[in-house]
Amino acid sequence: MTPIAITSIPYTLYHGTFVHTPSLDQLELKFNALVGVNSEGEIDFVHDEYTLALAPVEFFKQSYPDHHNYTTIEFVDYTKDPTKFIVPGFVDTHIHASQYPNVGVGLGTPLLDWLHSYTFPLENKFSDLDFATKIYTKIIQKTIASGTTCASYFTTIDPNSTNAFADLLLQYGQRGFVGKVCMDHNDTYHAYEEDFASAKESMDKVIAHIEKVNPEGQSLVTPIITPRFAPVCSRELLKYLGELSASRSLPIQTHISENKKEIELVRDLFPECKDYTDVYDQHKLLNQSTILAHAVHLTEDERTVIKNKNCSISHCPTSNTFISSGEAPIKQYLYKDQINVSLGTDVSGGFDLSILGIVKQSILVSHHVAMTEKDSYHQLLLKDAIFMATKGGAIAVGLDNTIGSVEKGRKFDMQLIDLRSYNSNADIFEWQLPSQEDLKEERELKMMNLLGKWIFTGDDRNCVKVWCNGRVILDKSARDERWVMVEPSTSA
Ligand SMILES: O=c1[nH]c(=O)c2nc[nH]c2[nH]1
Ligand SMILES: [Zn+2]
Repeated sequence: MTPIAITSIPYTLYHGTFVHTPSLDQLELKFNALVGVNSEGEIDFVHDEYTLALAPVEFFKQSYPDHHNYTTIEFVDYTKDPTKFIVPGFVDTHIHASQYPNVGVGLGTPLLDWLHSYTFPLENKFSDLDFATKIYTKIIQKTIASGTTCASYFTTIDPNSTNAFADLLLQYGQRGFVGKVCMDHNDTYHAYEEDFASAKESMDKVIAHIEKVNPEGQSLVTPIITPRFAPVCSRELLKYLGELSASRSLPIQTHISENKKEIELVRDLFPECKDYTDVYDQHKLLNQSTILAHAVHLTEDERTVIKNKNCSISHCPTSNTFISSGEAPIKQYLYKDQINVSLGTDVSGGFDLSILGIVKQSILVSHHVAMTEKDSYHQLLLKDAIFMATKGGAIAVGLDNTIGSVEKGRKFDMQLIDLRSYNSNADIFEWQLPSQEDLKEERELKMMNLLGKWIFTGDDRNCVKVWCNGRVILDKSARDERWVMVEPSTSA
């Protein structure tokens, strides 16, 4: 995978099945949709059930006469194979780019020990730019290959490698939020901390760099204010970061209420605050651009504040299971508390870089919550999980008018799913395929079953093409060889 060049793109008409969740509790299956994408990579129109009565380019010219000063109009047809469909690119709202080498390491180690034993020693190596570049390149490639078109990243306290990370995002064409980790005391691991003055200086350096490198008129890459979590931040630092967010209109990300010992520690460190949420609230860190990762053990009062401040939660079920943090009652957050919830891989507390994997885990963990509570209400449905992975993520990063759904005016940040891709784990039989001849309900039911097969038996091998801003940033379709099974030997 080589970095892409930013070039202009031709007006393109895509014809195929599109699946999206324009709002919570709403999943739309768009069979035979014709979607026009302009040279800015923006969706120009969405025409449902396009029947090919007219050639697509002719249809476009007649239906949208004032849209086409284009000399080239391309047509891409995905209707021939019903195992192919397009969904919005995933938004990973919580991922530590620097922790990639530790994926799969530390099973069952509680958060505070896990940070001390595995995480801080690794993050402390990122002042070595070669080391950092190797890891950062890999994680961007891997997340794109899993269909992530936008992610909110934590890097480390080091500003130079954080700037190199922003450069890599731009080179590979992934939309990203870059969070230089801020932490001005680290009582269990003094080798990895910064003082208040250098935290400020480093933030200035990162913000200035990102302003300089973003392409003209675009903000593919955005700095995000990142107090790591309350236990490693002084009141002075938290206050400064709250003010910086307000003065520069920058979003905020942090951790909250992941682990019970962590919550006790916050209570001891901030006795003047009512609870964990109040620590952030008192330092002006809670607003509609705040992403709170984990949020496993929130009280009712905390949920009320988070809702009233319009913050989003990043649910990280894989991490919450891997380092035994707990089970967040997400169905309740979404529907009863009406908090926006998105999904995070939380590499490397989480071992899976693919948001598709987190979709699966979120549903499974919700079934455990339902069993524990003896109430099936808590079970998340496919549509809930797809919402959190796409539109919910777009809301969390403040880009719901830009990405996350297949609607006019949104950027074409999409992924093409092929359930019969090379080496696919998913197996689909002919009679399971939706077709034009099916009655509406039958066709929709078959498509819902395909979505179930994608989520529970699919993986990144089924994500064969990825677009960001209308540009193809990954194309695996050249690798379409099929397995050849060796015939069983008949000779004795
Ligand atoms: O899952 C987590 N990963 C981290 O790196 C971290 N830092 C504070 N709290 C954290 N939780
Ligand atoms: Zn985290």
